[in-house]
Order: sequence, then structure tokens, then C-alpha cells
Amino acid sequence: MRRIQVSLGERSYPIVIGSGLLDGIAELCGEAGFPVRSSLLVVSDNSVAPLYLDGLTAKLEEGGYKVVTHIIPAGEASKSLTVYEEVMTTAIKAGLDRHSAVLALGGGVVGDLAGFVAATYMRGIGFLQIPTTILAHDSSVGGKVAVNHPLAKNMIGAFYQPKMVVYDLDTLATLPPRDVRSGLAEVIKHGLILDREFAYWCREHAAELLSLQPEALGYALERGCAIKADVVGEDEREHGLRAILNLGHTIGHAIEAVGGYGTFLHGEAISIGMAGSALVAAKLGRPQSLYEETVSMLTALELPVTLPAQYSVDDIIEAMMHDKKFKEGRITFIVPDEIGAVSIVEGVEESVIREVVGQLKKEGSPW
Ligand SMILES: NC(=O)c1ccc[n+]([C@@H]2O[C@H](COP(=O)([O-])OP(=O)(O)OC[C@H]3O[C@@H](n4cnc5c(N)ncnc54)[C@H](O)[C@@H]3O)[C@@H](O)[C@H]2O)c1
Ligand SMILES: O=C(O)C(=O)C[C@@H](O)[C@H](O)[C@H](O)COP(=O)(O)O
Ligand SMILES: [Zn+2]
Repeated sequence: MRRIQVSLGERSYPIVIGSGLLDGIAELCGEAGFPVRSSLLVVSDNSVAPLYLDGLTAKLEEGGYKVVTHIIPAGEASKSLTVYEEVMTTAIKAGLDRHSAVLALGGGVVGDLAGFVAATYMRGIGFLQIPTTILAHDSSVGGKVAVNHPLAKNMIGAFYQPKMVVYDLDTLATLPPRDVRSGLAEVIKHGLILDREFAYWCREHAAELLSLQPEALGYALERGCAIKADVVGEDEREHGLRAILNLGHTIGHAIEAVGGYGTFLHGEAISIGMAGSALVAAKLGRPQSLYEETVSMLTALELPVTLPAQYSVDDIIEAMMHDKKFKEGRITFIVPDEIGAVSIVEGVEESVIREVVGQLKKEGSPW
């Protein structure tokens, strides 16, 4: 077991990462400050719940907690105001009070949605993240919680930190291969923005990562969590540095919204977006080889780097205008300078972005 601290003053918390952690979940809830005999609302989805919810509930009840559960349909479409309201209804009917807490058992969809419930139920109750996907090494850390609006990703949300992240790597064994690949996009993102050596390590160990080899995966997730924790510790509310975690997301979020949530998985859309950012970089004077190197890393992880022909450039550009970094008619891009270093570039010309999205389509893609 290893602990990585997210240092945020009185909102600091540990990421507990390792094997067999769910057996000790009641003790960890105690450490997180949830009083024994209080009610815990466990939110999960209908793929994760059959695998892990009964075991988790039994351990929590053995530890003296009352457990209420709410199971949402798996997939991005559940990150909606409708599903948010349904979870709230469960919380109210179960009589959750200010000593209660919400536990998110699942991937980023469950974590973002349940976190937004925790942030807003009675103006905020306790929250614990129990990530079960590779991608959720990113989503469970840092306190961005949200649901989507049909026009734009994560548009309705809050910054609300969990009291703890309990990352039991044993749960990853049941992940479908497509979600393994999608999660690896955010893993390599952490290397691409801040750690050159780690980015190359991911490419070199791609086969082990894709086959969920425990040592390689454990190392990659610890490194990814540590990089994320450092950035969040520096800039919790994205006044500056934290924006670098958005590499690939300006285009990626637009692809998700235009395609319909769930058509492309988040990591897939972000992978195409990271290829796009490297094309923007080339147009701003960085070497073309940076694009080729980025693509070689993404394709080693079997991630997409091109956009299907049916996506309209106009639609993508329009969706981008809803990006949270879009200010006064100017689009901000996180642009790679080299592998392991990026710049935040405000006011990238629309004509440049149009060309890049067109180029992403041109390659022709099986996706
Ligand atoms: N808050 C943040 O900082 C942040 C960061 C990155 C991504 N996100 C968000 O996270 C979401 C994507 O997260 P995700 O990829 O984890 O999606 P997800 O929660 O939909 O999980 C992916 C799929 O895997 C299934 N699954 C989860 N764990 C499983 C397991 N252990 N075994 C078998 N199946 C399992 C789920 O049922 C789902 O079908 C997006 O909405 C994205 O916007 C948020
Ligand atoms: O934590 C962050 O900050 C990130 O940007 C991490 C991203 O991977 C994540 O997808 C996040 O939800 C995007 O944030 P948003 O503010 O652009 O919605
Ligand atoms: Zn992301």
C-alpha cells in the first residue's frame, strides 16, 4: 500500500493506492472522518455494482455504517442533471443528514456525478472516491466534480475535494479492453505535460500496460496520481498552472459533445485532441517531429489519433466556443513545447484550429 498526499491545507487528503484495500474500507472511512453509525450513500453503476458493491456494503456494515445505495446506468450519458436529480431523490428519501457521506464506487462518470451530489446535498457533505478504472486515477484526484450539459462537457459543477481516495488496483482486473485503452490516454497525458521520462516509459511498456501487468500498471498509476496531486496542490482552482491538465481537452471535449456523449470514450477523444494539440504546436513553430513522436506514443497504447470524416469542422469549432477556457472570443490551447513540457497559449487563431481539425479528419480513420 502506498499513500500520496494531495496538499491543500485544511482540504488535504491522501490517495491510498494498492491491493486488497476494499477489505479495510470501514477503517478508511473512519480515518476519513465519517462517524460510525452514520449513513453512507454508495453511488455505483450497473456494470461495477454487480462486481464490487455487495462486498463493499458488507464491509461497511460490519464496520458499523448504515449503507444506502444508488445504481446508475453505466456510461457518459449518466453524467446528466436528470440522473443527478435521481441520486438526490434517493439521498433525501433515505434521510441523509449533514453527518452522512457519499462514496463513489466506479469510474470517472460515477465519481464526477456522485461528487457533485456530495458538493450540493445540504450544501456539502462528506465525499470519498473509490476509483475502479485506470482513467479514474485522474478523475478521482483534484476535486473537479460535474455533470454535462448537452451543449458542453462538465458545464455544471463545482470544485469539491474528497476526504480520501481509496484506489484498490485489484478492481482493474475486470476492466473491458476499450476502457483500459481510454484510461491510458490520461496516464500518458501526465507524462506529456510534465514528465518526459515517464512518457517514454509508457511507450516502452505499452504492451504490459495494455495487458494490465500489475507491476507496470501500479507504477504508471502511482506516477500519474503523483503528477496530478502536485499540480492540484499548486493551483486547486485552475487560476493558472492547473490548465495544463487540459492537454487535448479543447478539441477532445468538443468531439465528445458533437459525437453525442459516450460515442467516443473520454480518453479516446482526449487522445485525438492531444494529436490535434501537437498539430497546433507545429503551426506555432514547434518541430513537426513533436507531432510524430506524440502520435507514436498514442498509437503504441492503441489510441485513436484521427477524426471520422462525418464530424463537421464547424460543429467542432462551435462546441469549442463553450470551453471553460474560451474567453472574450479567444480560444486557449495547451500546446506541447517538447515531450514532457507544454505552454498555455491564449488566443490561438480560429483559422489555425480549423486547419488542424481538418487535418485530423484527413488521415482517414477506422473510428
Ligand atoms: N474530474 C476530473 O478531474 C476528471 C478527469 C478525467 C476524466 N473525467 C471524467 O471521467 C469520465 C470518464 O471516466 P471513465 O473512463 O472511468 O468512465 P466510466 O465511469 O464510464 O467507466 C468506464 C466503463 O467501465 C466500467 N467499469 C468501471 N470500472 C470497472 C471495473 N473495475 N470493471 C469492469 N467495468 C468497469 C463502467 O461501468 C463504464 O462502462 C468522463 O466523464 C470524464 O469527463 C473527470
Ligand atoms: O483536473 C483537471 O484540471 C483536468 O483538467 C483533468 C481532465 O483530465 C478532466 O477531463 C477534467 O474534468 C477537465 O476539466 P474541465 O474543467 O475542462 O471540464
Ligand atoms: Zn480528462
